[in-house]
Amino acid sequence: MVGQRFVQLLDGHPWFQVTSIAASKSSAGKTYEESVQGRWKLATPIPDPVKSIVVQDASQVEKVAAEVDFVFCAVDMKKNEIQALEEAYAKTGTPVISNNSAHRWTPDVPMVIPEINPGHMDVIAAQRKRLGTSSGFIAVKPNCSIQSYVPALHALLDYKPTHVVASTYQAISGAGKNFTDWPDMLDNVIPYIGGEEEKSEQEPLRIWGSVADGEIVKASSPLITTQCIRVPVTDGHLATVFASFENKPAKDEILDRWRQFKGRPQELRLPSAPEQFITYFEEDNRPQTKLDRDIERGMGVSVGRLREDSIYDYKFVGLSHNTLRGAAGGAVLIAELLKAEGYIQAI
Ligand SMILES: N[C@@H](CC=O)C(=O)O
Repeated sequence: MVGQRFVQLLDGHPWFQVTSIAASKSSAGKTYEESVQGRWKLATPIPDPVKSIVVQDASQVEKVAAEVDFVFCAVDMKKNEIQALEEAYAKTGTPVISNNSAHRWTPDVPMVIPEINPGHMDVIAAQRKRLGTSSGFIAVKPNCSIQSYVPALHALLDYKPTHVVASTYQAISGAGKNFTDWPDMLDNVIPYIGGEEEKSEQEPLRIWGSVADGEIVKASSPLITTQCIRVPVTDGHLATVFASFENKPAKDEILDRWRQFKGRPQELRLPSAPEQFITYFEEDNRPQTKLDRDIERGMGVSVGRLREDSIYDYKFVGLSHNTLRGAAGGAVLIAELLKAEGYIQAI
């Protein structure tokens, strides 16, 4: 599903062009169109320019790397295999922008939400040294779920959030499925997504961490607890959030921070950057997954229902598109930032 989103988003991209596609040995040798036959899950058709690209075997690292300036990586393999594959590409001098979780905790690999922690790219120099390359490296994006609440909290970091409770209501595309693949999800809610709660609690702390001696040191606060639930929607992860602060802001201050929030992608006017990163809805019944997930071409984050709480300081609802901002779109935005900052030399 994420691979298909990459192909869709890169069709007509002003800076990047898909020249090679690589996958498992079983797909190698087929055209891309043949390889996704009966498995194309997006509403838009397969883009013409990629249909006839002959899929290569991703394990032929030198061969694939010779044809590209950098790679996007989204694969379904064991963690140690993904780590080895991504490092092998990086060692050929090829930057790797990864959607996988395998390297999210490797100390010198930046895990980036471009509006929030672009400074973490500073660790790339140390990583290159470790890998013995002057141009290759790995940069990763975080788990899709956290984009539904971390941006809204990040805008309030000055007020020092101390405790956060987030429950996520996650779309079935997050599991790479639609309702045809997963009929059990019709009229159903499943209260478990393997590994998701740990990622949702820990990854924000790495995003808010600092750079020291070429490594990311994770933040120690706020304390975050989550419950992650699969719900019967196609796309869009929604979160209900409770938060307390060391210095409790006024409601107007919060709304102001959200409206004003801009990051490097907005300053640099990157092609995939949303103009308005966080949009606040005044209506009590917004954001809604179906109505609001595509805001800013699926790259914006929607927030609503901010109000005081009887136990925590505030509660609100957040929403982001999981396969766009939360996956392929987030990775394309990282690549744009890396190119704009000179880490990727794409022609
Ligand atoms: N692990 C996530 C992937 C993001 O969309 C999920 O299962 O939803």
